[in-house]
Amino acid sequence: MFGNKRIACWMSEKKSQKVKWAEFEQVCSNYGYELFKLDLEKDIENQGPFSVFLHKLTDIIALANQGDAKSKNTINLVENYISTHPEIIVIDPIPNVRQLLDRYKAYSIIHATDLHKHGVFTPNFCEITTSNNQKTVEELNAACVTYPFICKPSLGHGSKKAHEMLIVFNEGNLRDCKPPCVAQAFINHNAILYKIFIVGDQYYFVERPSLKNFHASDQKTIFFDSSDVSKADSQSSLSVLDLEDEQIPKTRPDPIILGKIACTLRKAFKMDLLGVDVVIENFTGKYAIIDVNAYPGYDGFPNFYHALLKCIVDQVNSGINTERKHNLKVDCLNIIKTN
Ligand SMILES: Nc1ncnc2c1ncn2[C@@H]1O[C@H](COP(=O)(O)OP(=O)(O)OP(=O)(O)O)[C@@H](O)[C@H]1O
Ligand SMILES: O=P(O)(O)O[C@H]1[C@H](O)[C@H](O)[C@H](OP(=O)(O)O)[C@@H](OP(=O)(O)O)[C@@H]1O
Ligand SMILES: [Mg+2]
Repeated sequence: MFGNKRIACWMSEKKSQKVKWAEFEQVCSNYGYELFKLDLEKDIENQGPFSVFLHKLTDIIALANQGDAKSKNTINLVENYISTHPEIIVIDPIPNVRQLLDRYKAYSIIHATDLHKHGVFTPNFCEITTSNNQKTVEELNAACVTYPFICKPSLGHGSKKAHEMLIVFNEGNLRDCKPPCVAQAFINHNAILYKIFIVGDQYYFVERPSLKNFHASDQKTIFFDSSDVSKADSQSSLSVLDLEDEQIPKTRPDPIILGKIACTLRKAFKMDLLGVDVVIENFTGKYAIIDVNAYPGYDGFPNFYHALLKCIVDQVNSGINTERKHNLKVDCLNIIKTN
């Protein structure tokens, strides 16, 4: 019925449960595509042909990286299939997704862009690779990471552990950091975060709760799970501003700067499905990029499935490989308009 206009989709059970499959299938069908769930337990060739592979394989890639034999085998099978079918549009290419599993690598890619020209920065960061505190002090100093800093697992995606973080207030508590992790300077931003959701050449941003302001002190390390802080309905006690901070004026985000961030990072990571977490620094008004995610939740993105299909159709029609496509794109993305 659809010829080879078939979209194979794979994502974790956790993510799959959040998908409105009937609506998604209908939108695919409106665009002339058949959507089906790829079964990675079964032979991929037998489930083909398909022209588009839409996936979030971060959990499996993370497990494979940790040496899990079954996950290694699954990723090998997927990568072999893709390499023997170069005509398939893969959203997003697996090597590009891999970069986001490593927070240090991801921050380095952001740091290498020219976003600083637009008042945008990545907070100072360094890797913590050892339990030798003296060595860590040297690494922190060399990278100008000051207190307090957030200590995040090097693994950025793909397991619950990737979201277990701490806020370290002083040198005396460095032992709380469990390598491999990344230390990133804490940016005070009055507990407001902006999530930029990118779908191909379209983007949208939403406001979310975030962490309150913190200052260097002799206080103990705060341990937290990032998934309790910045979801749309999060109500963490760590987000409640101190009384004196309630007076700090709120800066409205500039959609042009958020658009510049979206466009630049899409090109830098060569990916179509990205989430970028941005905070606006108190008093300086500078924009700090604190996190980038592959195929995020898109919670609040209007008509997400339409945007996704438009992105897929754009890729199919571009007729050139994904690698080049991102370099050829125009200089800005289109913000999604709501009524
Ligand atoms: N450098 C920072 N300065 C201030 N606050 C930060 C910083 N980094 C992270 N945060 C706060 O911590 C939260 C979690 O951080 P981050 O986004 O890096 O975690 P994550 O596990 O990658 O989250 P997710 O994948 O859900 O986006 C952010 O939503 C923000 O509230
Ligand atoms: O609020 P968002 O959309 O940023 O939440 C994302 C989160 O940022 C991570 O991308 C999660 O992915 P994993 O780290 O791989 O678990 C997303 O989970 P998912 O179930 O949608 O893939 C969150 O939605
Ligand atoms: Mg985040």
